[in-house]
Amino acid sequence: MSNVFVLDHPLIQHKITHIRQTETGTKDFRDLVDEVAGLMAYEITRDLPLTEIEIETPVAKMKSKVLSGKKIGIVPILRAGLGMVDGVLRHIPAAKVGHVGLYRDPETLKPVEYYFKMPNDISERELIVVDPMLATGGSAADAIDSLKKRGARRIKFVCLIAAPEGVKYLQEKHPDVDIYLAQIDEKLNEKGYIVPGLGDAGDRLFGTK
Ligand SMILES: O=P(O)(O)OC[C@H]1O[C@H](OP(=O)(O)OP(=O)(O)O)[C@H](O)[C@@H]1O
Ligand SMILES: O=c1cc[nH]c(=O)[nH]1
Ligand SMILES: [Mg+2]
Repeated sequence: MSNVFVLDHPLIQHKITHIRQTETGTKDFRDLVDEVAGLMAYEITRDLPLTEIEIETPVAKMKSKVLSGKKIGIVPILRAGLGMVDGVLRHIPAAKVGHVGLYRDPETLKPVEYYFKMPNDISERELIVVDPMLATGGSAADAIDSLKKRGARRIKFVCLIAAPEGVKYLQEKHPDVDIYLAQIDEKLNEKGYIVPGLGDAGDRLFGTK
């Protein structure tokens, strides 16, 4: 069964409070999502392998550690996942970026895929799938299905806010995928929105409502 990591650092909690508030406008919403994604990157990459190299300081020679060059891919689920890409890339700038385009049909709440473009070596990369919201879990589970069908083997899923229903669904569908999130909310409402949540992440990020 996949692990669920709740990244509840005080800086993350503070910023999530502002992200949730109705009066937070598009620019601040976008900046805060970017900042939280950057802070989360620190924990998501905690298990990256290191290797030792020999270096010289002005005082002496020493052995010191550097990242061993593990290949990483960041995969935003369009649209809202785009808001988390730069924050993660800031810390792992050599990562490649693949895109999965999905929208949730407002009637059925089922995800509909409209775009898929990946680096051609995804089977060799650890993939970090990002999307601010995990509601029913349908979008995340379908995006990961598509990645696995194209050969992806190691995947982490990262979101800001999750509903308990979405966490359970994703764990059942993809028990090998660890989930990193900032907060788990109370429930879904009848329209599939997370309560209390933050509303529609894509619309708030891009000012489309
Ligand atoms: O867990 P689920 O029930 O599938 O819901 C979560 C999905 O809904 C939102 O996307 P939306 O369909 O609103 O598309 P958008 O990012 O283009 O706004 C969100 O960004 C997730 O991708
Ligand atoms: O609360 C929700 C649920 C799905 N998608 C969102 O953007 N917000
Ligand atoms: Mg949306």
